[in-house]
Amino acid sequence: MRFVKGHGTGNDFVIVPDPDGDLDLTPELVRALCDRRTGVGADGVLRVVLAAAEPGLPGTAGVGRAGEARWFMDYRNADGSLAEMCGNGLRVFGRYLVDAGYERPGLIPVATRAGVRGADVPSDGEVTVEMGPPSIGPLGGVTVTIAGRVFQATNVSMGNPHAVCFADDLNPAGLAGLDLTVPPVIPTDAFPAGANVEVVVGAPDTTRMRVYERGVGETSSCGTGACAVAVVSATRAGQGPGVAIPVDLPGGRLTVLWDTDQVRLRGPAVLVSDGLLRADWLAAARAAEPALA
Ligand SMILES: N[C@H](CCC[C@H](N)C(=O)O)C(=O)O
Repeated sequence: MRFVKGHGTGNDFVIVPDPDGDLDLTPELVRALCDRRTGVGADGVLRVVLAAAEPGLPGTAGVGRAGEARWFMDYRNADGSLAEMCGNGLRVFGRYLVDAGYERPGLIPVATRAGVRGADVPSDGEVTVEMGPPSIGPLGGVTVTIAGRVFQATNVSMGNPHAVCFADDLNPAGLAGLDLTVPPVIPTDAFPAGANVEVVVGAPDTTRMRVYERGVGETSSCGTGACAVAVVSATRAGQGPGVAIPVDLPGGRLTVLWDTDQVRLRGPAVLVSDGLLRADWLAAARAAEPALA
């Protein structure tokens, strides 16, 4: 089985071409692919499948935005769980579609579990993706504990759930020193399906963040997380739509454009390598015991 390895500011993915939807991408296979020692290694998997092979997706078949999305980005977290959207993944997905010759450079509608999102893919250079409108809860409205430290976080949906924690007393060194090896404690009533947790320092023009991703752990970058952080940072500063916010993450810089209709995210999208999974490895991966629930 062919795969392509790609990343966006260090948030890395195994891209699995499956246009006709023939592949049974089980949670066990996803975990095996993402294992950084015994598999390919990644934060997640992007299965590339024609939307027609995945009926019932929101925003396709003429429903939702004008025109159909030909492709579905089937994103999976490293632990095998599903997520509604993936911003870094969508940039890499769009870059792959153009590189593989499936699509020409330009604005490419892509179906996701959160609805259709556009990927504006130039022939080379940074990719800009449509992230949809943010849903921002009351500032500081939820309590999150990270390594024993309590934060009043803000609940933001970018199609997937986020808890944005501002650490106003920390400088960048203090942010780097925060222990994110332990899963943050989040309120299940506010986040029944879990949440991606971002810790942030700085004002809108100097925003730095780290992220503990649902279903993954700490990653070098999170596109939906950067968007959630940017809109909370701007809101805290009394700003609203019409701003561009640079967000620095351990893996690099993303630019969040908070427009009146939705948020857009601009950043790099790198294809690293092409590979071939051996049949014996695949068979063993499929036979792996399901992880304890
Ligand atoms: N890294 C992704 C986020 C994946 C979100 C996933 N961890 C979830 O469960 O929501 C991004 O660039 O947006």
